[in-house]
Amino acid sequence: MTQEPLFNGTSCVALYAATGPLFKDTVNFYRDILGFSVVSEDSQSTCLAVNHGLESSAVVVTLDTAKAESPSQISDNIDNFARHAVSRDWRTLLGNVSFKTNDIRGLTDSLSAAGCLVQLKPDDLDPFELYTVDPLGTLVGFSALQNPFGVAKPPGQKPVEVSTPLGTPGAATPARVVDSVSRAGIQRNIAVMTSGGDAPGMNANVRAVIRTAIFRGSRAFAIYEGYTGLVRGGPEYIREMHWHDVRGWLAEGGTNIGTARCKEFRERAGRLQACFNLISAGIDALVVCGGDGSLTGADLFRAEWPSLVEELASSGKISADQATQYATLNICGTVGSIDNDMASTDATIGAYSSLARICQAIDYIDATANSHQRAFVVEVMGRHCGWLALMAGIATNADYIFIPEKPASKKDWEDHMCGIVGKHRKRGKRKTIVIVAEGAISNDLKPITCKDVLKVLVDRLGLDTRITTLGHVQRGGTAVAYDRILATRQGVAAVDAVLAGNADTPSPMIAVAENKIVSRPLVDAVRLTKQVAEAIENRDFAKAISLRDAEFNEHLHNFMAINSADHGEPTLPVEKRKRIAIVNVGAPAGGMNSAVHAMACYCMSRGHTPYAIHNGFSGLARHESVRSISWLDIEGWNSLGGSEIGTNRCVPEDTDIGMVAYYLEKYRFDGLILVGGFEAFVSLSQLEHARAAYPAFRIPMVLIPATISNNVPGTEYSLGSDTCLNSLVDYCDVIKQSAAATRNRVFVVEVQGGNSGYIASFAQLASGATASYVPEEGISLTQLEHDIASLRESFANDNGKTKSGRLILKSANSSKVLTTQVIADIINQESRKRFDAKTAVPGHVQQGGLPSPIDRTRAARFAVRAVQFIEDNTELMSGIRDTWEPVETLSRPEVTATAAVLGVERSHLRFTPVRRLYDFESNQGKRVRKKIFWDEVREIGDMLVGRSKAA
Ligand SMILES: Nc1ncnc2c1ncn2[C@@H]1O[C@H](COP(=O)(O)OP(=O)(O)OP(=O)(O)O)[C@@H](O)[C@H]1O
Ligand SMILES: O=P(O)(O)OC[C@H]1O[C@](O)(CO)[C@@H](O)[C@@H]1O
Ligand SMILES: [Mg+2]
Repeated sequence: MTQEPLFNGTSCVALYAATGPLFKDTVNFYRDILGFSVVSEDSQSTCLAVNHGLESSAVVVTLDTAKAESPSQISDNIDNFARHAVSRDWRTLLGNVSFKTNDIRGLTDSLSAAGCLVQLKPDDLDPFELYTVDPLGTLVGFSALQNPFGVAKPPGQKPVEVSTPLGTPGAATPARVVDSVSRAGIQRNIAVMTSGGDAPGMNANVRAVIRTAIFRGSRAFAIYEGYTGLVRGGPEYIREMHWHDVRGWLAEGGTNIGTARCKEFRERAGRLQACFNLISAGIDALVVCGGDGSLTGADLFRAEWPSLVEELASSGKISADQATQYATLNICGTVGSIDNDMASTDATIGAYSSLARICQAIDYIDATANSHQRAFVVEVMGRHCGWLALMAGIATNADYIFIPEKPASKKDWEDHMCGIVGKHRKRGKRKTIVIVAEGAISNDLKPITCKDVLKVLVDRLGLDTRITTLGHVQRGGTAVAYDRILATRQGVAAVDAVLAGNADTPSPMIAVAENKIVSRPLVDAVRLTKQVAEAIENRDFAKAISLRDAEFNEHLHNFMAINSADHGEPTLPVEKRKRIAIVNVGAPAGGMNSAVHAMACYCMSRGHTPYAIHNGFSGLARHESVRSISWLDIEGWNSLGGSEIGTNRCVPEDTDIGMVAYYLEKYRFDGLILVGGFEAFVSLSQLEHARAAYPAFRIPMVLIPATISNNVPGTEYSLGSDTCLNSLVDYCDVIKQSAAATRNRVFVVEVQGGNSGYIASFAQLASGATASYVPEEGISLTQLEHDIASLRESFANDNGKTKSGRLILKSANSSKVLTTQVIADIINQESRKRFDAKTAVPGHVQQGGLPSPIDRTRAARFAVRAVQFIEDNTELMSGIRDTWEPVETLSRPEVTATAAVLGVERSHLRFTPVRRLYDFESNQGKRVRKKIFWDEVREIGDMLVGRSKAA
């Protein structure tokens, strides 16, 4: 495959030949007679080009002659290349036809007179264009455009310099991408594959790898059918991918390039063949998206690569040059598996989507279980890993879970389960949910099956019990927003990692730590993962659990505490037990109830008394709305949307801060947990300031951020923002479908989020929207013009042929003048009837219905941490409560630190003093955090749709 850059000037002529009976003759004619050079070729196509040095250029398409007769084929090709045609003197080629460069109108008559089939495509949008078929059956296009690849360029911008093979980005590639490709030059041939069990989000990962590779100037390939495709090789399994090939993939479940469990790859012979196939296809970098098995295979392949190359060279299967050129394999893992069983990453692509499916099913089962007072034993996937079972247990407040990492003897688990389930029933719970991980075992390594569990529940507790095996439903469906975002960010990072890698760099695995995409050595991740399996095999369960990441252990500890709350003797001695209040402040957000539930249960397990302050600070000041919380009253709250204890935007100073102090004093609260958004943040700051005047506030106080806007200083994640993203992305999928069906439509979707562009930016990434407008950037007319030009370009490229719909996301506060309706009106006017624009306003639907599993489980984690924060700080505060010296005390950092925001910052969960955040890190006028952490996400979102930014 020849790949030298040919086009250094602004003009070129290219020929793209489809397969067909006269394929070879046509290629030869252009090459030998007309002096074209072959830019790239494979078994299906050849791309040729010539730099003719004129001011204008042309693209020539040879047709499959068998199909050239067919008008629809011709018209398809015209559509495909409508924007890639320019003029030159074709006299030689077209026999008697004579015309001058750029004299296209004159050309029409001459061509018709010469008996050529001519099709004109002039319209308001496009410059004059003309298509004809040459004597060889070749479709030739002409246009007055100086450069056909840069049609969306604003006036004055330099024309695109095509310096890479024209076939690389593919037809219908946004101008910005072609531009970027030309600047980068050819880098690598990067292939991506999916392997092991499919996982929602794999398509998003493949899309991101392919588009990023192209954007960075590399050629992108997909290996179809996992390692099976690698072992079989050839054009059927190793295919070049173009920009438009992955259009619409974000919203599709499974993996469109196929996956497999491949025995041959486990053997060296299979890997030798795979090595040969990759070298033959010219692939020099490989991104593998798969689970622990797939990445173990990838690591082995990488380690063996030099010896495989040597064997191929010595047996003469590859040349010495090839052996040198492909001496190392640049490989990168992106972890895709619903099991979340890979060490070194918090989450694997697909795990949270699967969890969402499981929780939805258990939420449904809850209703029927409750109606009949039944017990349900639910089997969930997870071959050797209990993550799904554990997280589902927390999110659905299951009564008991079985996971492979924490086995007990048969007698112990039976007694323990019956103890907990029996107590729950005695306290009035009408239903029982027991979750069994597929890989659950007892400590003699014997599987624990649903039937075993059912038998115990029936025999010992007399419960009417049913089994539900969720099966592959857990792997199906589209990816939740989190997985689309994770997969996309990992795909981009993977390409960047392979481009940056060299023979000496260890192969990376792209992972996530809290909120941060990180690169970790693949070899270490594989080693650690193996150690877990070995520890379980050796019945060293303590080691197995210690090898799971810290978050897994934290969740497990929390589940056990929450689930057996108020059961026996609490864990803390009497003198350490506290009275802790919780209050919701601000607009409702998914996870608020889950936080109240977890906080109350955890308090009970420790021996504290939890109280709820109903209806926010105004409820407290006006109605003394303090209620203690009883275990049965809050049963099921973990999975409810909205706020059961009521929430509003009143801050203490706006209601009556003196009364707030009075009631906190009256109930002798030792600590206060606020759950809410920016108003809760302001409230906490006011209470902290008022400590000088009111001793009631000299207690530890902590904020669990909860707002769909995700605008609270001190955290990159607020409860509710995930639920919101999911409802918005679901909404966008539906709207996009409608837009796609009508072909020529764009929807302008109005997004909430106050003055924070978080939701719009992440929703753009997760939905593949053409653009998003956010308050931080505003909307400039130039940018709007740019975006409309891109829409024109993409609708013109599509010509109604592709089914993808188009969306523009607009934060409600991004512009006062350019409202959602005004933007749609402008687009309608500027589209010149080529497409139309409509508005869509999801409004408060964005607060979501039921909280997402991420919001539920993180709420539980935050709630437990918040109670621990109160525990850790009460002693200090009670010690200085009555000896408070305003100036001296307030300057002590350990005191200031007792009023804090609990948040995720990059890869850490941390408490940050509210004073610092309020004084230095918040914009109070706009009610947002000062530091924006999603710039990179905006860049990726734009890059992957080829959006260019106005200078
Ligand atoms: N030790 C190994 N050596 C070589 N190849 C392996 C190895 N382990 C797994 N593979 C390859 O990876 C493929 C997928 O592995 P596996 O079936 O374990 O799924 P996975 O990647 O762990 O994903 P999931 O668990 O989510 O289904 C295997 O079919 C095999 O081709
Ligand atoms: O679809 P298959 O090949 O039966 O595999 C099922 C296995 O795949 C997974 O879904 C993902 O590894 C496991 O949880 C499950 O044990
Ligand atoms: Mg696996």
